[in-house]
Amino acid sequence: MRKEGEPQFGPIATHLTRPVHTRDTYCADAPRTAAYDCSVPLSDAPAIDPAQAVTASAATTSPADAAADREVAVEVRGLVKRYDGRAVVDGLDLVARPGAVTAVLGPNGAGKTTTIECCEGLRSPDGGTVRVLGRDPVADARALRPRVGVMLQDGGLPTGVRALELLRHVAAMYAAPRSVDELAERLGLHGFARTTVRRLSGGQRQRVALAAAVVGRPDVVFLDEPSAGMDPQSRRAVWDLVRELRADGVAIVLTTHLMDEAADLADHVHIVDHGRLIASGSVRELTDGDTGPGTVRIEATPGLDLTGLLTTLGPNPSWAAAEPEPGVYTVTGPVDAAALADVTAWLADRGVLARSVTTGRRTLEDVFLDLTGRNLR
Ligand SMILES: Nc1ncnc2c1ncn2[C@@H]1O[C@H](COP(=O)(O)OP(=O)(O)OP(=O)(O)O)[C@@H](O)[C@H]1O
Repeated sequence: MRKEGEPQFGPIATHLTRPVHTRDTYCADAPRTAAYDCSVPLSDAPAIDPAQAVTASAATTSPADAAADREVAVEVRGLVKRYDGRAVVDGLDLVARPGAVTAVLGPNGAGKTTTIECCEGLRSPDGGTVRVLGRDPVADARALRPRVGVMLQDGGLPTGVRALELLRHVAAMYAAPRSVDELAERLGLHGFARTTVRRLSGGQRQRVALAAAVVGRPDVVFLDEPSAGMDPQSRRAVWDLVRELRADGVAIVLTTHLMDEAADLADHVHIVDHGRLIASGSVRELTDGDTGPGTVRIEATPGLDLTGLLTTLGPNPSWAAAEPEPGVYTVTGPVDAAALADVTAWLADRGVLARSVTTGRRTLEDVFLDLTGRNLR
């Protein structure tokens, strides 16, 4: 069994009965980026016998397991992971269901990737339990391989292999893979099909890594910052693919720093900080809060003194006003027509012509910043 800190074989290599080989020799580096072995050119690698390829149905799934899978695809209870005696994941709970997108949000260093890696079987927990499709991701790694797709934060791809060649090789590990050409078309891989991974841009690499994660028709997919560094067109293609996977009943667990991505895609959001779950719910549940406060958002000249505004709005203690970035103000509380009129009158009294005044619910980003603070980590 792999020991912590040793080079490890990640998502694609874990699907193989032998290592992935590439045309160019390359070596596994740090554990986080080491997903592949590196010793033999791809052209020298023996062909894969389709009879030995893996499928979801090939994994031994009892009727009881199948029933459990339908309800909960990923269940993390009281997860603890320590590095050098420091708990970077500290009693974390997390659940992900089939046919749903579960987003894990949190500031840098909150423990998201570590949690996901424990679910992927790449890290051994120091405490708590992790179950993926009812199984232990470390002890039952072999049974889970055909059913779990993984996209590491940095892609984790071997750098010497050509993009489409890699995808075809991964697809060949499965008895019933998705069409490589269709997937390549959807994610726009054909334009750089013959380029080696090391020469791909960050966004292109991400797209190849995503394709490799889903080509085997997994039941559960872990996507660590799937659209990081992607242009808007690629991001939309990724989002469409994620929605399609969800419609097909796949459980998708993703981490992201893009609040609009989480708000658009996620059925359920877990917000993590200091290795703990601090909030959980649908986007609507999280943004409505208990009292369903509204927000007035104002764009105007920076540096307005907001203390007078709260006095204008009256004695209700739930009013709050802030300037989260220069010239952008948020006023949260029980917004109604009279309150909005008070806000615009307050601006007029100061001779301020706002560029925009809009009302709405709190955004997921508002909630995230309220819960995790505004200081840099
Ligand atoms: N192998 C390791 N050895 C020691 N510390 C580690 C190791 N891996 C992660 N850490 C530490 O654990 C903490 C959590 O890291 P993790 O990557 O899980 O956070 P994250 O929430 O995914 O952050 P980000 O949003 O920046 O990706 C960080 O403080 C990190 O430095």
